[in-house]
Amino acid sequence: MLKQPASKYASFKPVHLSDRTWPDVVLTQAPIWLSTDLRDGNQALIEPMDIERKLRMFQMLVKIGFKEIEVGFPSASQIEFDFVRQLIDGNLIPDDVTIQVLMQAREPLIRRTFESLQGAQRAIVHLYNATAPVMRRVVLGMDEDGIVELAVANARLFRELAAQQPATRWTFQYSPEMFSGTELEFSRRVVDAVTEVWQPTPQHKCIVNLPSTVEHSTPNIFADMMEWMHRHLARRDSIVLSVHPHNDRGTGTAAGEFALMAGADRIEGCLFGNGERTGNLDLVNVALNLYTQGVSPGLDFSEIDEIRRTVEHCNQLPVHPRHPYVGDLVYTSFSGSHQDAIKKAFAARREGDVWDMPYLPIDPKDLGRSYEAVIRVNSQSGKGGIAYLLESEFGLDLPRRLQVEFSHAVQAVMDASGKELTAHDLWQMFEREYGVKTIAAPRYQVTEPAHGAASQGVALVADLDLAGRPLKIQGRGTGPIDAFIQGLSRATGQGVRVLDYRQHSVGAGADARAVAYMELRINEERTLFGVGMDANIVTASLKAVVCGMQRAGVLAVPEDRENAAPSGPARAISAAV
Ligand SMILES: CC(=O)SCCNC(=O)CCNC(=O)[C@H](O)C(C)(C)COP(=O)(O)OP(=O)(O)OC[C@H]1O[C@@H](n2cnc3c(N)ncnc32)[C@H](O)[C@@H]1OP(=O)(O)O
Ligand SMILES: CC(C)C(=O)C(=O)O
Ligand SMILES: [Mg+2]
Repeated sequence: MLKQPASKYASFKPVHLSDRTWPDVVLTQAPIWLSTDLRDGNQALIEPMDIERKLRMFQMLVKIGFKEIEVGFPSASQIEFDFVRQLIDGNLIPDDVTIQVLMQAREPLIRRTFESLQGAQRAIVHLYNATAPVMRRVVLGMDEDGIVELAVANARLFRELAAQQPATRWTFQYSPEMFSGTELEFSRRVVDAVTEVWQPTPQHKCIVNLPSTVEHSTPNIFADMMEWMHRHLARRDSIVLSVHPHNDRGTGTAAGEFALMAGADRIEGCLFGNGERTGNLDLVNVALNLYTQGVSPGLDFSEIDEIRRTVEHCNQLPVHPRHPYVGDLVYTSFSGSHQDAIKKAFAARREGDVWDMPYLPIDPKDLGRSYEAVIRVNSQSGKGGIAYLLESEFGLDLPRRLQVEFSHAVQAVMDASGKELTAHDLWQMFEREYGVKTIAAPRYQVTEPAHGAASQGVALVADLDLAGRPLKIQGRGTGPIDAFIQGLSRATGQGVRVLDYRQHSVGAGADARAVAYMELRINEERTLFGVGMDANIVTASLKAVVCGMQRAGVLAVPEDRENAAPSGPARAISAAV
């Protein structure tokens, strides 16, 4: 039993902003993206990245299309410092990419950071100090005035040190750390004090970054806070307003999206939501959410699995199989009704249609994923998924009633084993169930009616091989199939009527084969399907008739098929020729 929390935890306070506008905003363009994988992500790893890993991550971020990349905390360690030097000295920063580095509002750290950036063409230097009451009280031991003085003094130091390296184009960034837990009036006071020192202009803006260092509230409250700052900050036209959500309540993405609706121009986060504790905002999630609304994020995730592999290598942490857009299972449906809907929607979809697929918010192909994994079959699956796999992997377009029939056989196996079945497993079951490999092709001869005697139909003579037992049949009918059925009925004494007949080809060129599906009514008692496959369409159809009769138990079954049959009607067949 959970303890009662009322006396231990305080609820977050709503923002009084009755004229809020953000709920009506529709995002129609991508924000400025800042990846902090190499800083906030890196500082949260069990084993921080070495230089090789950092470089690999950096190059991948560039390839994805990030134009602003926080590459580290150069004053924290030699590796961090050396990495920045390597990027600059090795000329590894493309002309359209700006690196960013972070430091606390502490003079030695700031000096060391500027030192690390010597020779950079451009850099965003990112200053932070905590502003929330708990941090003021417990960590820094300062009142509000003290915090403002700390921020202002170090903002001045920024100007001074930047002026000493005039060849670099500097952008200053300030974060009131734990903005999410800070009184709004106080956040504004600190930020305004810092921008007053920096004197940004619309031509040369500074960045004000508002972090939910720890996610404290529902995302709507965070959005209100953001809109309040957006409206109240001084020098707003000279500020790039940035947001830096974390995910402690599991709503980092929502908070980030709402913050963009509430006025933020820029968003900081990590790929797949790596970062301190429950992670930073997941940039891929936000970018692809925009993509699915028809807005280009300006980031390229068309090979998302390769990106994931690199991220997993660098972070040495796995990405969850259900992670949005990238997890192994996110384009997979196990449940029958979902599979059925997806199968129908794929069939209905035409090239050029707007993407409107049930259970698939994005086309997996856009991310370099395939449809193969869209549907997987387990005990929660129905005919739709089974048919989808047989069609997509083996080219079989099963008639609907055959789908139902075969799904019962599959279900019986699944109930017994409880395991997932692959497309290959299903194909093997289908082969066994319908004797696709084992039913011998009848040898037959067709004689066309003599001229002027069309009403007699064609005559057919055929030899069947039923598990080593020969059966000769002779029949006459409107065509070879009809004649075969007449002859077989007579030879076996069994009534056979064709209710439905479909055929199509599988494969192409020399490998092309015909598949025939026959829905048969046997002795006016039982309705079932027979299936035949052969290079010749007539032979395939005759095999389908034999198959149906064998499955109904009114024709001998080859031994090996009887042994192999997993379940269903084929098991119960008794030889009856
Ligand atoms: C929310 C975030 O993600 S912020 C980014 C956090 N990232 C990191 O911390 C990773 C990199 N940092 C580090 O490796 C280390 O903190 C270092 C090397 C930079 C500094 O190490 P140390 O000097 O040993 O300081 P340490 O981090 O242990 O302690 C923090 C000190 O800085 C003070 N401090 C903490 N935050 C701030 C701040 N924003 N501004 C000014 N002072 C601060 C603390 O009060 C404490 O001071 P005290 O020693 O007088 O009590
Ligand atoms: C330093 C800041 C931006 C940070 O990472 C946070 O507050 O989460
Ligand atoms: Mg952070």
